[in-house]
Amino acid sequence: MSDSMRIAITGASGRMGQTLISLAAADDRFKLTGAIERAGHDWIGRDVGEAMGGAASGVIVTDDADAALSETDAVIDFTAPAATVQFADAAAKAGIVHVIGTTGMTEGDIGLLARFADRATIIRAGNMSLGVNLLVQLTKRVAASLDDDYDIEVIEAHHNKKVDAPSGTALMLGEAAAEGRGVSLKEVSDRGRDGITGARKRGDIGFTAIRGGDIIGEHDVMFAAAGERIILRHVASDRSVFARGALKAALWGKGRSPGEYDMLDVLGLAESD
Ligand SMILES: NC(=O)C1=CN([C@@H]2O[C@H](COP(=O)(O)OP(=O)(O)OC[C@H]3O[C@@H](n4cnc5c(N)ncnc54)[C@H](OP(=O)(O)O)[C@@H]3O)[C@@H](O)[C@H]2O)C=CC1
Ligand SMILES: O=C(O)C1=N[C@H](C(=O)O)C[C@H](O)C1
Repeated sequence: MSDSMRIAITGASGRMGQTLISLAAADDRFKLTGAIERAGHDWIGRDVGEAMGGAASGVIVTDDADAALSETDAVIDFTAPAATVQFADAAAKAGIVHVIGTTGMTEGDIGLLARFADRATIIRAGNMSLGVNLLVQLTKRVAASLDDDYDIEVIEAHHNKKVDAPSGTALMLGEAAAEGRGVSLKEVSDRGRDGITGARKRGDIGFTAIRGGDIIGEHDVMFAAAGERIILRHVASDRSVFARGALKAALWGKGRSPGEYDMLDVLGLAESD
């Protein structure tokens, strides 16, 4: 279709990269125009469809992000923090939509992204699924309704290849809980308990990370008090929930002013909506 949105995918060979390419190829609202991998990757120079074990797509995998992004409307980026900052620079030069799913970004990385938001439409979230973004809102609401008698714990489980912890989603949920309580997560976050830790500090928000097998992504927010527990849970059983959210974000971003947005904006769940 002539009015389909041109998209490029970074980290094309990755778990999310391949999921995105498969979904976009089957959706005529999109035209895949770029597949980007790191320099030296053995997919460089190959047709991305064939590299994935399927039919030729006509898109050759490249490590030249500047060239690939100059011929596209949006780039969808699920890679690694340092790579994402570089792609943000390229997206700003091209003045396009940059959908960022990469997690594990430091405050410094996020600060760098802000520098590109005057020229690129940046949509970033630690989880692009509708379910998790609803859970974020629910978490905030429950946290606002309960006092410190309810200890808040965020428990997440992921596959054994995941490199960052807590997950981006767990941090979103922790932020939502802190916001609901009217506190700063930085001041109450309790991570990595080990040894004689002492009793739990009232008001802390704790994080636990499980890593194993092929778990796609599971998150619980537990509110534990004397005599009862409330547990809000999301289970992803297919990566397509993240990829569909990212594709939706790309469409939402088309024609929108440069700036920084998140999935709550895309889904119309932001507080001001
Ligand atoms: N926001 C969300 O909804 C979701 C976020 N994620 C996040 O997305 C990220 C990727 O996850 P996943 O797909 O599972 O990870 P993978 O390791 O499977 O894929 C990452 C891909 O990025 C590539 N890459 C790394 N650096 C560069 C670079 N400089 N240039 C081009 N490509 C690069 C990797 O190549 P190589 O193998 O050569 O290193 C790899 O192909 C993680 O941060 C994860 O937490 C995942 C799912 C959902
Ligand atoms: O690395 C993953 O796989 C996932 N990462 C995201 C996160 O860090 O929260 C989202 C999802 O849970 C899968």
